[in-house]
Amino acid sequence: MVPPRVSPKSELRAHIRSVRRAMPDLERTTADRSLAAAASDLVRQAGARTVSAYVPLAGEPGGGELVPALAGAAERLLLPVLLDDNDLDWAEHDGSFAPGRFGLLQPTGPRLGREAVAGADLVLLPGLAVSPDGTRLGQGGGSYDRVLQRVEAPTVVLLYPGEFLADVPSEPHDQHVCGAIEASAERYETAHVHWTKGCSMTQHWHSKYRSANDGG
Ligand SMILES: Nc1nc2c(c(=O)[nH]1)N(C=O)[C@@H](CNc1ccc(C(=O)N[C@@H](CCC(=O)O)C(=O)O)cc1)CN2
Ligand SMILES: Nc1ncnc2c1ncn2[C@@H]1O[C@H](COP(=O)(O)OP(=O)(O)OP(=O)(O)O)[C@@H](O)[C@H]1O
Repeated sequence: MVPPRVSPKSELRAHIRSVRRAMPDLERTTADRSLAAAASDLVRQAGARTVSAYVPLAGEPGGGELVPALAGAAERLLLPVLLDDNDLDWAEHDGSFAPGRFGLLQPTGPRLGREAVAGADLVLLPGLAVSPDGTRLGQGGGSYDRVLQRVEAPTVVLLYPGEFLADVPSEPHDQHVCGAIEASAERYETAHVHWTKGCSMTQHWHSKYRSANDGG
Protein backbone atom coordinates (compact mmCIF):
# COMPACT_ATOMS: atom_id res chain seq x y z
CA MET A 1 0.00 0.00 0.00
CA VAL A 2 1.22 3.51 -0.79
CA PRO A 3 1.66 5.53 2.43
CA PRO A 4 -0.26 8.84 2.53
CA ARG A 5 1.84 11.70 1.15
CA VAL A 6 2.70 14.26 3.81
CA SER A 7 3.22 17.73 2.34
CA PRO A 8 6.31 19.73 3.34
CA LYS A 9 3.96 22.33 4.87
CA SER A 10 2.13 19.85 7.09
CA GLU A 11 5.41 18.25 8.11
CA LEU A 12 6.83 21.61 9.21
CA ARG A 13 3.54 22.52 10.95
CA ALA A 14 3.62 19.28 12.96
CA HIS A 15 7.26 19.85 13.90
CA ILE A 16 6.76 23.45 15.06
CA ARG A 17 3.57 22.59 16.96
CA SER A 18 5.42 19.82 18.84
CA VAL A 19 8.39 22.11 19.65
CA ARG A 20 5.90 24.74 20.90
CA ARG A 21 4.14 22.17 23.10
CA ALA A 22 7.47 21.11 24.63
CA MET A 23 8.56 24.66 25.46
CA PRO A 24 9.18 25.03 29.23
CA ASP A 25 6.65 27.29 30.97
CA LEU A 26 9.21 29.81 32.18
CA GLU A 27 10.71 30.23 28.70
CA ARG A 28 7.29 30.61 27.17
CA THR A 29 6.17 33.21 29.72
CA THR A 30 9.34 35.24 29.23
CA ALA A 31 9.16 34.97 25.44
CA ASP A 32 5.47 36.02 25.49
CA ARG A 33 6.27 39.00 27.65
CA SER A 34 9.12 40.11 25.35
CA LEU A 35 6.92 39.69 22.27
CA ALA A 36 4.08 41.71 23.81
CA ALA A 37 6.56 44.48 24.71
CA ALA A 38 8.28 44.44 21.29
CA ALA A 39 4.96 44.46 19.44
CA SER A 40 3.66 47.42 21.43
CA ASP A 41 6.99 49.24 20.93
CA LEU A 42 6.55 48.74 17.19
CA VAL A 43 3.03 50.21 17.36
CA ARG A 44 4.40 53.30 19.13
CA GLN A 45 7.45 53.68 16.84
CA ALA A 46 5.26 53.41 13.75
CA GLY A 47 2.72 55.85 15.17
CA ALA A 48 0.10 53.26 14.22
CA ARG A 49 -3.32 54.31 15.48
CA THR A 50 -5.42 51.42 14.19
CA VAL A 51 -3.74 48.04 14.66
CA SER A 52 -5.02 44.60 13.82
CA ALA A 53 -3.78 41.62 15.81
CA TYR A 54 -5.01 38.26 17.14
CA VAL A 55 -5.90 36.64 20.46
CA PRO A 56 -3.15 34.03 21.01
CA LEU A 57 -4.34 30.44 21.50
CA ALA A 58 -2.75 28.47 24.35
CA GLY A 59 0.90 28.00 23.37
CA GLU A 60 0.86 30.61 20.60
CA PRO A 61 3.35 33.52 20.60
CA GLY A 62 2.24 36.58 22.56
CA GLY A 63 0.28 34.78 25.32
CA GLY A 64 -2.26 36.50 27.54
CA GLU A 65 -0.38 39.78 27.69
CA LEU A 66 -0.40 40.56 23.98
CA VAL A 67 -3.94 41.95 23.65
CA PRO A 68 -3.82 44.16 26.79
CA ALA A 69 -0.37 45.49 25.80
CA LEU A 70 -1.53 46.35 22.27
CA ALA A 71 -4.78 47.85 23.56
CA GLY A 72 -2.65 50.20 25.65
CA ALA A 73 -0.49 51.22 22.68
CA ALA A 74 -3.06 51.61 19.86
CA GLU A 75 -6.15 53.78 19.62
CA ARG A 76 -8.16 51.00 17.97
CA LEU A 77 -7.34 47.32 18.10
CA LEU A 78 -9.08 45.09 15.54
CA LEU A 79 -9.35 41.37 16.33
CA PRO A 80 -10.37 38.56 13.95
CA VAL A 81 -13.61 36.59 13.85
CA LEU A 82 -13.28 33.31 11.91
CA LEU A 83 -16.07 32.92 9.32
CA ASP A 84 -17.53 29.62 8.04
CA ASP A 85 -15.45 29.83 4.84
CA ASN A 86 -12.26 30.45 6.94
CA ASP A 87 -12.08 34.07 5.81
CA LEU A 88 -11.87 36.65 8.62
CA ASP A 89 -14.29 39.33 9.80
CA TRP A 90 -13.09 41.95 12.31
CA ALA A 91 -14.39 43.64 15.45
CA GLU A 92 -12.88 46.28 17.67
CA HIS A 93 -11.42 45.05 20.98
CA ASP A 94 -13.66 46.18 23.86
CA GLY A 95 -12.56 43.66 26.50
CA SER A 96 -15.26 41.06 25.84
CA PHE A 97 -14.78 37.71 24.10
CA ALA A 98 -16.79 34.66 23.10
CA PRO A 99 -15.41 31.19 22.29
CA GLY A 100 -15.19 30.13 18.64
CA ARG A 101 -13.82 27.21 16.59
CA PHE A 102 -10.39 25.72 17.50
CA GLY A 103 -10.67 27.18 21.01
CA LEU A 104 -10.36 30.72 19.63
CA LEU A 105 -11.46 33.68 21.75
CA GLN A 106 -13.22 36.18 19.51
CA PRO A 107 -14.37 39.76 20.07
CA THR A 108 -18.13 40.21 20.57
CA GLY A 109 -18.46 43.82 19.32
CA PRO A 110 -20.14 44.87 16.05
CA ARG A 111 -18.72 43.08 12.99
CA LEU A 112 -16.89 45.52 10.76
CA GLY A 113 -16.67 43.34 7.64
CA ARG A 114 -13.88 41.47 5.83
CA GLU A 115 -12.43 44.67 4.36
CA ALA A 116 -12.08 46.44 7.74
CA VAL A 117 -8.50 45.18 8.07
CA ALA A 118 -7.56 47.45 5.14
CA GLY A 119 -7.96 50.38 7.59
CA ALA A 120 -5.19 49.14 9.91
CA ASP A 121 -1.89 51.06 10.02
CA LEU A 122 -0.07 47.93 11.18
CA VAL A 123 -1.13 44.27 10.90
CA LEU A 124 0.25 41.84 13.49
CA LEU A 125 -0.57 38.26 12.59
CA PRO A 126 -0.07 34.73 13.87
CA GLY A 127 2.16 32.22 12.13
CA LEU A 128 4.29 29.13 12.73
CA ALA A 129 7.33 30.23 10.70
CA VAL A 130 8.58 33.00 8.40
CA SER A 131 11.57 33.03 6.02
CA PRO A 132 13.76 35.98 4.95
CA ASP A 133 11.80 36.36 1.69
CA GLY A 134 8.58 36.81 3.70
CA THR A 135 7.07 33.36 3.14
CA ARG A 136 4.75 32.62 6.08
CA LEU A 137 3.52 29.25 7.30
CA GLY A 138 0.16 29.51 9.08
CA GLN A 139 -2.32 27.09 10.65
CA GLY A 140 -3.55 25.83 7.26
CA GLY A 141 -6.93 27.54 6.92
CA GLY A 142 -5.74 29.98 4.26
CA SER A 143 -7.34 32.85 6.23
CA TYR A 144 -4.41 35.23 6.06
CA ASP A 145 -3.72 34.59 2.37
CA ARG A 146 -7.02 36.38 1.84
CA VAL A 147 -6.40 39.02 4.52
CA LEU A 148 -2.93 39.91 3.17
CA GLN A 149 -4.38 40.69 -0.27
CA ARG A 150 -6.51 43.44 1.31
CA VAL A 151 -3.70 45.12 3.24
CA GLU A 152 -1.11 47.72 2.26
CA ALA A 153 0.19 48.42 5.77
CA PRO A 154 3.24 46.58 7.15
CA THR A 155 2.43 42.98 8.12
CA VAL A 156 4.43 41.43 10.98
CA VAL A 157 4.25 37.87 12.39
CA LEU A 158 5.08 37.07 16.05
CA LEU A 159 7.38 34.05 16.47
CA TYR A 160 9.05 31.99 19.18
CA PRO A 161 12.85 31.45 19.02
CA GLY A 162 14.01 29.41 16.02
CA GLU A 163 10.86 30.00 13.95
CA PHE A 164 12.45 32.55 11.58
CA LEU A 165 13.78 29.92 9.17
CA ALA A 166 16.09 30.07 6.14
CA ASP A 167 13.52 28.15 4.12
CA VAL A 168 9.74 27.82 4.50
CA PRO A 169 7.77 25.70 1.98
CA SER A 170 5.42 27.77 -0.16
CA GLU A 171 2.63 27.37 -2.69
CA PRO A 172 1.65 29.81 -5.46
CA HIS A 173 -1.28 31.26 -3.44
CA ASP A 174 0.92 32.20 -0.46
CA GLN A 175 1.02 35.93 0.28
CA HIS A 176 4.27 37.32 1.68
CA VAL A 177 4.62 39.25 4.93
CA CYS A 178 6.79 42.27 5.65
CA GLY A 179 8.48 41.21 8.88
CA ALA A 180 8.61 39.01 11.93
CA ILE A 181 9.29 39.63 15.61
CA GLU A 182 11.20 36.63 16.94
CA ALA A 183 11.69 36.18 20.67
CA SER A 184 15.40 35.64 21.34
CA ALA A 185 16.69 32.17 22.24
CA GLU A 186 19.59 33.53 24.27
CA ARG A 187 17.89 36.25 26.24
CA TYR A 188 14.20 35.72 26.57
CA GLU A 189 13.69 39.31 27.65
CA THR A 190 14.56 40.51 24.16
CA ALA A 191 12.93 40.05 20.79
CA HIS A 192 14.40 40.72 17.37
CA VAL A 193 12.54 42.36 14.48
CA HIS A 194 13.45 40.84 11.10
CA TRP A 195 12.39 42.86 8.04
CA THR A 196 12.00 40.67 4.98
CA LYS A 197 13.52 41.44 1.58
CA GLY A 198 12.44 44.75 0.10
CA CYS A 199 10.33 45.64 3.13
CA SER A 200 10.90 47.68 6.24
CA MET A 201 8.84 49.89 8.48
CA THR A 202 11.06 52.85 7.60
CA GLN A 203 10.64 52.25 3.87
CA HIS A 204 6.91 51.92 4.29
CA TRP A 205 6.45 55.08 6.29
CA HIS A 206 8.86 57.07 4.09
CA SER A 207 6.93 56.14 0.96
CA LYS A 208 3.62 56.87 2.68
CA TYR A 209 4.93 60.26 3.79
CA ARG A 210 6.26 61.02 0.29
CA SER A 211 3.02 60.09 -1.43
CA ALA A 212 1.01 62.10 1.10
CA ASN A 213 3.11 65.13 0.10
CA ASP A 214 3.12 64.51 -3.64
CA GLY A 215 1.30 67.14 -5.61
CA GLY A 216 1.23 69.69 -2.91
N1 LIG B 1 -4.80 33.08 17.69
C1 LIG B 1 -5.10 32.88 16.43
N2 LIG B 1 -6.19 33.43 15.93
C2 LIG B 1 -6.51 33.21 14.63
C3 LIG B 1 -5.70 32.42 13.80
C4 LIG B 1 -4.52 31.85 14.36
O1 LIG B 1 -3.72 31.16 13.70
N3 LIG B 1 -4.27 32.11 15.67
N4 LIG B 1 -6.08 32.21 12.49
C5 LIG B 1 -5.21 31.91 11.44
O2 LIG B 1 -5.61 31.72 10.33
C6 LIG B 1 -7.50 32.37 12.18
C7 LIG B 1 -8.23 31.17 12.74
N5 LIG B 1 -7.86 29.96 12.10
C8 LIG B 1 -7.33 28.86 12.73
C9 LIG B 1 -7.22 27.68 12.01
C10 LIG B 1 -6.70 26.56 12.60
C11 LIG B 1 -6.28 26.60 13.92
C12 LIG B 1 -5.70 25.38 14.59
O3 LIG B 1 -5.16 25.48 15.69
N6 LIG B 1 -5.78 24.25 13.97
C13 LIG B 1 -5.16 23.02 14.43
C14 LIG B 1 -5.78 22.48 15.67
C15 LIG B 1 -7.19 22.06 15.49
C16 LIG B 1 -7.90 21.70 16.76
O4 LIG B 1 -7.47 22.05 17.86
O5 LIG B 1 -8.91 21.03 16.60
C17 LIG B 1 -5.25 21.98 13.33
O6 LIG B 1 -5.91 22.29 12.31
O7 LIG B 1 -4.57 20.97 13.48
C18 LIG B 1 -6.35 27.78 14.61
C19 LIG B 1 -6.88 28.91 14.03
C20 LIG B 1 -7.98 33.65 12.80
N7 LIG B 1 -7.65 33.74 14.18
N1 LIG C 1 -7.36 33.63 -1.53
C1 LIG C 1 -7.83 32.43 -1.14
N2 LIG C 1 -9.16 32.16 -1.19
C2 LIG C 1 -9.66 30.97 -0.81
N3 LIG C 1 -8.89 29.96 -0.35
C3 LIG C 1 -7.58 30.16 -0.28
C4 LIG C 1 -6.97 31.41 -0.65
N4 LIG C 1 -5.64 31.31 -0.46
C5 LIG C 1 -5.43 30.07 0.02
N5 LIG C 1 -6.57 29.36 0.13
C6 LIG C 1 -6.71 27.96 0.55
O1 LIG C 1 -6.45 27.81 1.94
C7 LIG C 1 -5.83 26.55 2.17
C8 LIG C 1 -4.69 26.62 3.16
O2 LIG C 1 -3.69 27.50 2.71
P1 LIG C 1 -2.30 27.63 3.50
O3 LIG C 1 -1.71 26.28 3.76
O4 LIG C 1 -1.44 28.61 2.76
O5 LIG C 1 -2.78 28.25 4.87
P2 LIG C 1 -2.00 29.13 5.94
O6 LIG C 1 -1.55 30.42 5.36
O7 LIG C 1 -0.94 28.26 6.52
O8 LIG C 1 -3.17 29.34 7.02
P3 LIG C 1 -3.69 30.59 7.89
O9 LIG C 1 -3.51 31.83 7.08
O10 LIG C 1 -5.14 30.29 8.11
O11 LIG C 1 -2.92 30.62 9.15
C9 LIG C 1 -5.38 26.01 0.82
O12 LIG C 1 -6.19 24.90 0.53
C10 LIG C 1 -5.64 27.13 -0.13
O13 LIG C 1 -6.11 26.66 -1.38
